[in-house]
Amino acid sequence: MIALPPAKGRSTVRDHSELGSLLTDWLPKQRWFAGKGRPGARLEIRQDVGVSDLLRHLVVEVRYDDGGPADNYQVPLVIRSDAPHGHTGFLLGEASSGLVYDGLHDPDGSAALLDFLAAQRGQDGLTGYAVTPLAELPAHSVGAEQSNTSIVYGEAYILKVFRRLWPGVNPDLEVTRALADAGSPHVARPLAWLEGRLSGPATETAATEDDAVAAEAAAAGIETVGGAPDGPTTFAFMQEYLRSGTEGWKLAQTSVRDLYAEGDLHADEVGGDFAGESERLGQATAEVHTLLARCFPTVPVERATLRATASQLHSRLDVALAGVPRLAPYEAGTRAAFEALAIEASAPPFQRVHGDLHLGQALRTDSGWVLFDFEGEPARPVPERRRLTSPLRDIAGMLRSFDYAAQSMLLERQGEEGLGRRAREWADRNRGAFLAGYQAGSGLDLAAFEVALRAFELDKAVYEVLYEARHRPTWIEIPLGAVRRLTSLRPPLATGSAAV
Ligand SMILES: Nc1ncnc2c1ncn2[C@@H]1O[C@H](COP(=O)(O)OP(=O)(O)O)[C@@H](O)[C@H]1O
Ligand SMILES: O=P(O)(O)O[C@H]1O[C@H](CO)[C@@H](O[C@H]2O[C@H](CO)[C@@H](O)[C@H](O)[C@H]2O)[C@H](O)[C@H]1O
Repeated sequence: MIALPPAKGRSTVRDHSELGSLLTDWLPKQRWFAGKGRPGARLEIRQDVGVSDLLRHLVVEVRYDDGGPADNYQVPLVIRSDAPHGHTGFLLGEASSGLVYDGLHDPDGSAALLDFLAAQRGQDGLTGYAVTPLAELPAHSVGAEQSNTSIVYGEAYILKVFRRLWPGVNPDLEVTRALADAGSPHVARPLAWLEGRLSGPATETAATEDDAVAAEAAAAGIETVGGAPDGPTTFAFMQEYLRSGTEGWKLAQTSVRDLYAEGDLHADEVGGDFAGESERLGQATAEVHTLLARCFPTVPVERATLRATASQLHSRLDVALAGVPRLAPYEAGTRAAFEALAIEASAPPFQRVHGDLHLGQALRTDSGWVLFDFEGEPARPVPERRRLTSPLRDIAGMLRSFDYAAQSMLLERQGEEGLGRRAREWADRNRGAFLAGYQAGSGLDLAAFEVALRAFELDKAVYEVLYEARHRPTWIEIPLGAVRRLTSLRPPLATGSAAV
């Protein structure tokens, strides 16, 4: 079944079964493919829009035998009758229409996308928007594939093409635009975006989830923001490329490496000490939160709010336990921390947040820290990612990231005496500096929120265990170690209750 009309002036329908077979082989191997481990994947091309003579923009729906929701992926393809000399595209295979390349790793494909945005063109429901004139610049894709595929144009623009599509405005676009319009120095300027529509059975499932999430949120007094289920969907987002930026993750790893190389010095004594940067990053995060609280609604935290949040964390744990049996020994301790959140925690007002903050989402530029990827956790439905929630979740994400930076270096140096202790020393020093910076920037006393912060840190570590099990199994010990450590701390509840 082919749901939407083919691109104009092109005989595409006849090649859909061939493209379908190529994609059936290629799609599951991609880092951003979310259906790994789900049985009986069946693929269907639901949209096929001609963006240029060479570039076809496909939306592919994948359904499974497990009765769970279908996924939609965006797959721009370049189809050539022959590959010019020196062409370096990524070949999926051959169809009767020609050689089929991944359009985002093909120079003509990336150029066609830029042109579509710059000209603010519209074609069969796909529309380009630009808030500034865009120059024609050569493209290259950003290193490794992550949750999405990014293309850099001439070190001036970076275009993130969202691979797994969720109906609605992507929070990355929505939040970054709001922060930029409000004058934040901590985001890269938005330049353009690509919008389309998702239709058909796959989005019906998502709309139902949307309703359920909204109902649960409303019951707890938590507002959801905007987002008609049949409204536009963000397909790609372009921002100013910050060429002076270095990722916090790389800087942190360099600092850890320096410490490990200095046999008898402490974290505050080595040249690569990162604590000053961690503190400034904490301050930048607080400033972003303060501005977000001005740009979007906020809601004061009552007991019912925290109870609803705790029940959401329990559900996330259920999913992780089903996927990773190794979490089972820590279930009781984790649930006890979530119960403490429900029963005795305090927390600052709920608001819009980053949603997946870690050292890999922050760039140190000449003028300070810039945060990016306000998309939230890529595996969650968009309505959930746009919900007002606790800013402590972002803090917890960054705290986890300091642990990751220290521990990931240990993976390469297993068995070296004393390094585990030094890893903790580095992580503790930088976690403390980040919290100090956040307190200075926000005026909040974070000690008052210790119980909530621990629950959110555990929730993040549980999420990471599932993430690593699916995408990077050799790293799973890092978050598992954190779950073990966080659940073995003094029970946060005076009653010591472990039940749900
Ligand atoms: N404005 C920017 N300037 C320079 N580099 C950027 C910018 N935004 C993102 N990047 C780089 O692009 C990479 C991918 O971006 P990200 O939004 O994290 O994509 P994903 O959702 O796939 O993880 C990041 O690792 C970061 O180094
Ligand atoms: O950046 P993404 O939106 O793709 O986020 C996902 O992938 C991240 C890994 O790249 C993952 O982050 C985890 O690993 C990081 C180191 O690589 C570490 O700094 C983070 O603390 C840790 O959570 C993120 O959770 C996932 O959503």
